[in-house]
Amino acid sequence: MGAIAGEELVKWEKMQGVSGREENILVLLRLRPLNQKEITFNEVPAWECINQTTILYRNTLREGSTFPSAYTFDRVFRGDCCTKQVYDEGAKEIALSVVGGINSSIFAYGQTSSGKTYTMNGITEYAAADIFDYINRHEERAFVLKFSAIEIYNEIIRDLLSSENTPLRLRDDPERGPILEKLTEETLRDWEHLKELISFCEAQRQVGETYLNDRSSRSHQIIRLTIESSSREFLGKSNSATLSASVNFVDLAGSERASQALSAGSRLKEGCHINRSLLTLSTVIRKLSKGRQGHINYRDSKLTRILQPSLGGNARTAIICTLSPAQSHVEQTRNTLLFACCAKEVTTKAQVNVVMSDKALVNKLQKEVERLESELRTPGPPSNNCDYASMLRKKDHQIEKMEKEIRELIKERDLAQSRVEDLLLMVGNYQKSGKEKDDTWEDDNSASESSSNNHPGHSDVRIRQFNNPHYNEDEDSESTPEEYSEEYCKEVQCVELEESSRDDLEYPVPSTHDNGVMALPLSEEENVTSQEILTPVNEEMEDRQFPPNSTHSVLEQRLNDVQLSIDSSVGSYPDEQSPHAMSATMSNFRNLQLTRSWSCREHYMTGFRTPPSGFGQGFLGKPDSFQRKFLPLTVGASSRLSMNGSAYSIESSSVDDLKSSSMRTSANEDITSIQTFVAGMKEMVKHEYEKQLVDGQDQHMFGKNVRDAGVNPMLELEAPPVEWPLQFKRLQEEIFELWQTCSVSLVHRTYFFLLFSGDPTDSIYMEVELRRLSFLKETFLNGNHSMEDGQIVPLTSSVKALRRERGTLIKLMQKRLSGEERKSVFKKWGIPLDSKRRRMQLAYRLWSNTDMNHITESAAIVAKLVRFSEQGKALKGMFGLSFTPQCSQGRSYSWRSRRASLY
Ligand SMILES: Nc1ncnc2c1ncn2[C@@H]1O[C@H](COP(=O)(O)OP(=O)(O)OP(=O)(O)O)[C@@H](O)[C@H]1O
Repeated sequence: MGAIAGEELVKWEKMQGVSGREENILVLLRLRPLNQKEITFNEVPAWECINQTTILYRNTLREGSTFPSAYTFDRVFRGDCCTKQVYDEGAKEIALSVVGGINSSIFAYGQTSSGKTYTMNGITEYAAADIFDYINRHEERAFVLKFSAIEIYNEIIRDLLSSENTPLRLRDDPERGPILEKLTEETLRDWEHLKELISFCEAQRQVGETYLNDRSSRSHQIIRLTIESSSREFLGKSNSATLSASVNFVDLAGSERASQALSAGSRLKEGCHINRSLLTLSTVIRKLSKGRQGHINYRDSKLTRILQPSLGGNARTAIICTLSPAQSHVEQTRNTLLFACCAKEVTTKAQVNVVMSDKALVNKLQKEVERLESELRTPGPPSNNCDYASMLRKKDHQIEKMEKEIRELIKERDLAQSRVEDLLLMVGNYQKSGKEKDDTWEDDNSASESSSNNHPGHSDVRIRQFNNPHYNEDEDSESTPEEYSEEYCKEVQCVELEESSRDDLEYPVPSTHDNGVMALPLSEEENVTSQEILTPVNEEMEDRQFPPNSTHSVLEQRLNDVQLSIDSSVGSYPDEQSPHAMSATMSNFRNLQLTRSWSCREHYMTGFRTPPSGFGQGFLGKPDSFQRKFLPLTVGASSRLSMNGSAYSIESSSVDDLKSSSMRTSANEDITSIQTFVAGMKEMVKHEYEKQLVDGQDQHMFGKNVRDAGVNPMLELEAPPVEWPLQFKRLQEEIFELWQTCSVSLVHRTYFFLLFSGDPTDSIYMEVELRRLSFLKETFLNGNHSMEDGQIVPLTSSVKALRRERGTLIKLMQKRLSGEERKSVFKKWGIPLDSKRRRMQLAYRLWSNTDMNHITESAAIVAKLVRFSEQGKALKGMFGLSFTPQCSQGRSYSWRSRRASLY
């Protein structure tokens, strides 16, 4: 046992100076001599220690190896160096740090049979001997030396001082690091006691025979000596302190190649565990060698967990890498050298571990309490308080801001959620309505009905059709994919708009568009009455403040107001304010946005305060593909006709303006109610009249000028011209042709046909309709499109709208005609009762040519379906009330005279 000389002791005590200082792991290399087996195989040493720090690979030139030939470490030991030298010149300094209260660890790392156990046994003994010697020579201090030993075998931690085979539990203590629960710790009495315990552990340790080592350690062994020391002088006093530190002697199991160690069975399994944990150790060392950034995988093995403080923590560490010099182990030796190279880059930061006595601790804490109390009694400078106050305010402000953000985010989330739910609901409804639609096409033929219902995957077909615009199904070719997508879009649109306008909408109005077409709902038609369909858009816009049941009185009031405006403008001309005043009358209409779809159930339930969109309105918040299908519609047809750059306005009377106006009122896929259209025409007439005035025509010339313009003067009390019947017939025929050409709504045609039946006072409307349609046709011919708010509107949109309207009529046939009535109509129209889709056949025959009888029959059916009979008269009455000369008694050339009976 080595003794510590007086000088050395001073040196160890000085070592406390390393406390808190970062230092590299000490890396030592020990080359063992060739063993008997290697000599037998005529191996020659492949490595040579050329000086105290460098080891050289001898065969570099011969092999042409790309590996480095020389490696430098803190100290290298030749094969003929004894363990004592390795200890004294290498590990001792680190090992004996423990007496100064500094944790330390000595590792032996190397391949199997390289001499780890051989080395560590010696190192442990020498260090322990020195510790004992140190204790003996420092009688002024009271020492407690404890011994514990564990092994990690197949990733199980065993207490080597316990004969029980119970695995030890490892837990992490935030202050003390990894703790082994119930670990036996023997307080060493003397050197003999230590030797006894070491022998016991040796006997306990897992050792097995392999090809490379007769006594191969199959586990990692850690022997720990813990030293606590206190000055005897201060023992039991309040200022006493204890130094406490441990030194670990770690004899790792050797890395081995199964092929070389010829291990099998349990040896092989042990070898796997050994290699795995050594791999983790080398990974940890490699990562630590590159700095402490990132995650260090200490927890990947029990070994690295336990040794964590020794690997880059509060400990001084020395690693002795043992090597076999044999050429046959060169690869393993290189691996060990690589490990050693990494290890020498790893740093640790050891500290002197002082444990205070209870009394000292109480004293220290008491002093701390006193200090804090005095701080409280004497508040700091006011600036500090201010800082705290402003800091608190800042924090409060931050918290408020964050709370607000959270509230907004919650709102957004809820909104998004509700939209998703609505969309899901709509998709469900769509699928349902798609099914209903199928029924609609099929249900007037019992044979086809059953076949339709039994059609396998029928609703799936619809969905496919919806998703694929090119999909075409023979039987349902009439119901085009666009219809489905448009239906769907409308549904989406409804939900979208409900959110923004639910509170504003009270009364239901039909969907309208400037095309002189009235939109019919494609669904929920059972809830639609003619009254609802015919409710004028303008009325709707102005009726916000009136209850729904006062529609007529409000309308009358409004018409009177308009009339007064006209009278006033006539009477006050050339007052330049007049047109503007009139514009103001209509400005309410202009500013309104049509934002609603007819297909929305909500529309019928709650109604609208703003006009609905019909089939072609702005589509807010939806994809472009959807928006393209729905053109923006600012206001009902009447206001467009009268307000939007109209040819009939005082300011613009050129042909271009007329075209512009006409374009705006044509070819849109939106559908206009007859009221809207009529109201629009009234406005047109009114402006036409004003135009004449602006053109400087004399009041006396008024009647002539207006007639020249083809518009019957509203205020003229003259009788209609004698040639009126002929003129009426001519206008009528032209209008029929143009309706057909321009794909005008069937409902519009029906209303117009039935309302303007040849009365001389109808001439104004006939002229206006003719002019409107003429321009529409001209626009179509020029480019197959018209303009809407500066956007191109393709004619196909009118065709689509017409197709949708026919679809609605098909549904209404089912709802509003009895079975007998339907049969009668089918017979009359030559539709075989045993044919499929009879209602569809009928719908597509209606208004399909310009023959007067055909038109009369068609109008009769459509009128029946949309319940025109009551409403039409009322409208006509209202219309006449405002604009037709009260004394006009001209002859009537009624179209209705030729109106055929339905049945
Ligand atoms: N420096 C040395 N001088 C003389 N003999 C040595 C030296 N190193 C090791 N030996 C001998 O080599 C053999 C293997 O040594 P040891 O058991 O220590 O290797 P090991 O690395 O611990 O192997 P394992 O990993 O298999 O346990 C032993 O018989 C040992 O006495």
